[in-house]
Amino acid sequence: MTDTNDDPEATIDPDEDSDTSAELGSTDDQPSPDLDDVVLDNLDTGTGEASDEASRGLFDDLLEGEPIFENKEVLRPSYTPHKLPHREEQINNMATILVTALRGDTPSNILIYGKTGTGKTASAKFVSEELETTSQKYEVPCEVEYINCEVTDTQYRVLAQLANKFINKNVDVIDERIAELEDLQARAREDTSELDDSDYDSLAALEDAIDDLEADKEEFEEVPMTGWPTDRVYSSFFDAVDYHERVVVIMLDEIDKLVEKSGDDTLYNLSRMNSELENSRVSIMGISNDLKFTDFLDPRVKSSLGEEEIVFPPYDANQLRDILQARADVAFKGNALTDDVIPLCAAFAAQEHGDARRALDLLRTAGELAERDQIDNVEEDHVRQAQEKIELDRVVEVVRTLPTQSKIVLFAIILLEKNGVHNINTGEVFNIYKNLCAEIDADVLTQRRVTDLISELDMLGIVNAVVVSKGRYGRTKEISLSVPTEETEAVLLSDSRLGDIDDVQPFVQARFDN
Ligand SMILES: Nc1ncnc2c1ncn2[C@@H]1O[C@H](COP(=O)(O)OP(=O)(O)OP(=O)(O)O)[C@@H](O)[C@H]1O
Repeated sequence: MTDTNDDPEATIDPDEDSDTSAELGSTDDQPSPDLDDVVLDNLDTGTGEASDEASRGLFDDLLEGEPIFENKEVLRPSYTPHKLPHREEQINNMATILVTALRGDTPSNILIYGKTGTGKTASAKFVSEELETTSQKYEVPCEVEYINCEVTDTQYRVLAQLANKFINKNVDVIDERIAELEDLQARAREDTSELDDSDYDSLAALEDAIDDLEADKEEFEEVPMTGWPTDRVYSSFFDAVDYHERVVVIMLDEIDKLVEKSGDDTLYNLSRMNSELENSRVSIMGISNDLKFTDFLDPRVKSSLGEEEIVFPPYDANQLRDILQARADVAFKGNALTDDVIPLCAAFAAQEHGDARRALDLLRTAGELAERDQIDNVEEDHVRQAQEKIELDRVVEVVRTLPTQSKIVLFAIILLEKNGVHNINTGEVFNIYKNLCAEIDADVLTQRRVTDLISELDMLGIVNAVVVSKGRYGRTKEISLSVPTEETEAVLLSDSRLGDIDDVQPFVQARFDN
């Protein structure tokens, strides 16, 4: 850490100042000018430089430390890398299917599967960008539209978003065309031979063409985000896509969320479009974490959508190392990472089902922790701290979004643990739970339902509930917390209903009540 207080004068303790002035002030035989000098000097130091030092220290200390990062953005999820190590096979498969579009034919629909963080979106976006660039190079009209179905999750919204994208593109194309024709018109007015090489044999024909384009433009009405009947939205989209010849690839990321929220109507409509389109062709690229979502699809949609399937397997620790190394080379300064950092991030993330997003988060967080410590290197310990921090953030998020009833059950378990109760059983939890509900005026669920909520908390990894046999007393669950008590309690108390409880001791005493 850089110490900005090099000047010993600047660190005068204000208490010392007042002592000094009081002492001097009490000495009557001291000439007054000296006294004034001393007091004013000290006061100046206190109100001027010292406060400057204080405000400078806040940011300057942080800024003066040699930054560890060269380009932190590269580690953020929003960054799309141009190289995707260990995804060559999947990228080539996608390209082999989509190259059909560059020949003007309809590519097969593609379904991409794989667990979270396996590079599905990054690879699909990479291929799409390449496809669009190549289509421009060869002047073959081919466009890719990306929709995140977690955000756009109803048929209406998907169709409206697509319709508006194509309407805007059509309007741009029309404007460009009108500008070209008006230019020709101006030249032809000077000299009609300008029309010889054009599709128009007279100025009147040219004018009609411009009027037609203006009329087309008028017809494209933006679809509002709510309010129209769905079939009107569909036909707007249909007309907009079919306005001119092109191959369109519609990328539906998190497609399972769309099906879960609003069934398979959208996919049914999109997959049957090609039989009716006259000028254009549509192909669908669906991306999903959930391998089972096609079980819920209409068999026709299922077979049409899954014409080609590409699986993204989880990364192993070695592959994650390569991915991290490639990013770290750009993200960090020269020797900022000690040797153990990347292997450890890769090992932790490999345990988390081979998730590259998690690996990158770990590396970035470890770097930020080292930066906060103001040291020049990221060390193994920063990665361990980062792992704990990310895990805690996850717990906080899960607990914060629990339904109130689950929060009350969890609070009961926390109160028991905090009072030194081990091997907590369901009956004890239920007794405290009942009293807490009464206190905050919440409905009291049955003990059976509370047992279910405890199992859900177990599945979320918040508590650990094991069934133990008590011999002739039957079987019971022994419950313990799997998350840090203090932090979890703080999150629960930030809920306005639970936060109202002032004194929790009486509830703990109630644990043996019936
Ligand atoms: N092979 C790779 N090389 C470089 N970076 C990668 C690679 N695979 C994934 N990533 C990075 O990991 C992060 C997650 O990747 P991506 O969003 O593509 O995963 P996903 O499989 O689509 O996950 P989800 O299903 O959760 O959306 C991104 O920041 C991406 O850049």
